[in-house]
Amino acid sequence: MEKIIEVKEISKNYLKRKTKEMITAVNDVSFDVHRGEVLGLLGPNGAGKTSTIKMICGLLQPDAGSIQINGLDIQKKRLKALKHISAVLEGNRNLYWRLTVRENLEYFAGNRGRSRKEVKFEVEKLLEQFRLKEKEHELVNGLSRGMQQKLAIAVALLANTEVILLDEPTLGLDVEISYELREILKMIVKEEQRTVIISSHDMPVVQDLCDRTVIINKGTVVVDEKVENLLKLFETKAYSVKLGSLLSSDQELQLMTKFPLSSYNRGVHQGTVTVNLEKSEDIYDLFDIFKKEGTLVESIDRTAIDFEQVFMQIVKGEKQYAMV
Ligand SMILES: Nc1ncnc2c1ncn2[C@@H]1O[C@H](COP(=O)(O)OP(=O)(O)OP(=O)(O)O)[C@@H](O)[C@H]1O
Repeated sequence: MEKIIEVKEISKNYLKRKTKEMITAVNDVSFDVHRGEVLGLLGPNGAGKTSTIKMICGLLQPDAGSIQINGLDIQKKRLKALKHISAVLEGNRNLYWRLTVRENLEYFAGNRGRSRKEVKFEVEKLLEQFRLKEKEHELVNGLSRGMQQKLAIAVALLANTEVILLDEPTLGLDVEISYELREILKMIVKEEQRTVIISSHDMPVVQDLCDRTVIINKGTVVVDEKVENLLKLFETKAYSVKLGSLLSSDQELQLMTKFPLSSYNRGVHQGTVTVNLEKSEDIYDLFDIFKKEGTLVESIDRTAIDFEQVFMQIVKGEKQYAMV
């Protein structure tokens, strides 16, 4: 597949004014994005995602490395390169607050040299797609955060760029609107075949929308892998063990010490342990914990895994992933 974005060995340091301490936000990060791909850029707080996104859309200059968009170096051919990108950054919605939803869409659609007929068509399409029709005559100022976010993404789509960057598109939105936005994005991604980079903490967004994920931790790429492969990989190692009784506190302690990424669900009379085993022989260590106090194992099953668990396990147990 053809590469549309090439991020090569970029680094970014910040100097903390007060303490004069140097912070490495991004350290030698490289990844590619292919045309038509939806890439999830993930990482815990402070991992360097926003800095990376800002460098890709030209808002920050890397201290080292280079970024090419459609073969154009963002530092050398800045304006030409940036023509291929539109971005909706966290907390920064490029909307006119004193205009209505429709006026904003009409303004940004007209701004791109479309004919009146084309503007009308595009605006109607987006109002429908983003389920904003009911709100079309309301001022942006008075809209909920979720509605503003939907409109900001609709406006970004109007730019008709090949690449769209969405930084935390569902951050701070309630469950309902977050779900709705995810469904809309899913439909758009499928219909429009654009290249999208999404940075998110919202793992269902990643699981549902992204083809591939790049996980950054402490400024460095720790995973660059297809979502599907990661799910499969972790699924084969995840087990759910149903016990005939409850674990003692001593057993619980041993479980957490030996398997820090496991979880223990205490029922009324029985417990269930969900655990990820690095090597299949680790099951003996697990069973030893149960055997010591005569806890019976009723059943053991492979467990379905969601992206949230995959992410947590990679970020918490980075080393284990590297060993796979
Ligand atoms: N302007 C700045 N000055 C000093 N330090 C900064 C600045 N911007 C970011 N940082 C630091 O750089 C590191 C990476 O920040 P960045 O915002 O890129 O991470 P992030 O992965 O997007 O985090 P979050 O999910 O919390 O937004 C953090 O330690 C952050 O405190």
